[in-house]
Amino acid sequence: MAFEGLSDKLSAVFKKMRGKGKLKEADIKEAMREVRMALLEADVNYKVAKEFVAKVTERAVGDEVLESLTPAQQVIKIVNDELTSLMGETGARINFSSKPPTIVMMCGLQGSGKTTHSAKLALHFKNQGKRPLLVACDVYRPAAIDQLKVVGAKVNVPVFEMGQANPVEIAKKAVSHAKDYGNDLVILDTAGRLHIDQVLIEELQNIKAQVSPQEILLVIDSMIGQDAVNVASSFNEALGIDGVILTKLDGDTRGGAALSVRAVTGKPIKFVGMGEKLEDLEPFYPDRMASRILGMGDVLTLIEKAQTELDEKQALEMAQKMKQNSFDFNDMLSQMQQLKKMGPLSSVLGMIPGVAGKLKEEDAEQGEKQLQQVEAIIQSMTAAEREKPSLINPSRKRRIAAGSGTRVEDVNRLIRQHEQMQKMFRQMSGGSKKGKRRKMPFNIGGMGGMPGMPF
Ligand SMILES: Nc1nc2c(ncn2[C@@H]2O[C@H](COP(=O)(O)OP(=O)(O)OP(=O)(O)O)[C@@H](O)[C@H]2O)c(=O)[nH]1
Repeated sequence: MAFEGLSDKLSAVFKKMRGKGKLKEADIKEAMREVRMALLEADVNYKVAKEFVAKVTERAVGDEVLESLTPAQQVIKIVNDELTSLMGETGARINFSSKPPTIVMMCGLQGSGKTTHSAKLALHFKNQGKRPLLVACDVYRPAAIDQLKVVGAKVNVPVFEMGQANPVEIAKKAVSHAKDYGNDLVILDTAGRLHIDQVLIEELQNIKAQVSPQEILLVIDSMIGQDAVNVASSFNEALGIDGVILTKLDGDTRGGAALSVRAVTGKPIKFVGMGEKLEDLEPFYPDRMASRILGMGDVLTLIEKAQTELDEKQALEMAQKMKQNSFDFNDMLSQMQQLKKMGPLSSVLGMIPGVAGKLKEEDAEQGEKQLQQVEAIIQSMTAAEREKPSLINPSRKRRIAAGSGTRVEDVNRLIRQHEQMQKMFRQMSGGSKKGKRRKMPFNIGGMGGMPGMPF
């Protein structure tokens, strides 16, 4: 997960501070030196790190903090505030034109994720009732047009292309096509290069001059570390970008780009890419990101994800089944499939306060493997067995284990877990005698069951 190293280091600094109780100015200065090192190691631009630490120190050495009963908490709050303000305070969004279509021009280096994110944006806005049109302006790499068509088909959004024609002409024709066909959002997927070069920049400037996009979004791969800032500055100087989409934040990037881009270019991050799937796009909220970096979770994003990705009707049916104690293996499978829709387990769990920061990549991977194993076991059961687990006798268990590539012990464990769940649902609907809130019986990557989620 992005920011893992930074989060770990910051929490170590804060732990040390908390352990001291009362703080002196020297303690804060020492802590801030460590914060600065942590930021630099996370690839934050050195000037940004220096200014950040200076601001936090200035606010933290005041009597108000030092004399307070919880000085360490106050310092953490200041770090949180300053991290948020570094990334731009409020979430910046796309400016929609009052005269449709709104034109969004995507630009960026090769492989940064432009094509994928053109489709992710199209899906995001289609889900909000827009009628997007994707436009293939990357004519130099023939496969790029096909790639856009493939992702366009996946999100069910039309793709406008004219083969290897002049990209400026393509953009112009696409806009008039959009007007004719009622597309209110035009997303131009432009060509990338390995490095910024004059030919590329001129082509983008020409497209800009001819179709006047409302939004020029720069797509930056967060894995390129320190270079992100140079790329952003160069594109901004040449084109005047309106915002940034930071991609691959789900990987093990150190995350410095997220913290430096806005400070150096003055242009906000508008979206972040959190995975290869076309649903894995999140609007960027500086405050929520700061909270994630400080290991305090991001409950708001989790709730929003649940609202958009989970099927409400299915959830209600499931609740009913739990109440009636008829929660079978089919229901368990469908719950797992819903959970998977919310994204990689590591990013979902990382948003839960308390889990965030403590979650290790290995735990999430192990959890992911367990989910796959459970899925394979259920899929190897017959319809009758899924509905009536009591049918599963030893010879059936052997067959299921062989079919799912697991061991009989694994099948036994799953059956036991299902029984425990049944028992728990019974207690919940009848009311547990002790009235205690119980943990769920599933154990993801050794983290214990999570309240409210059956897995
Ligand atoms: N893990 C992860 N992978 C991503 C993300 N966004 C894109 N990718 C992957 O990155 C690779 C490059 O993405 P593309 O969309 O082809 O990049 P591009 O900028 O259009 O590349 P060119 O067309 O060569 O300029 C693909 O394999 C994507 O699946 C993301 O947010 N997370």
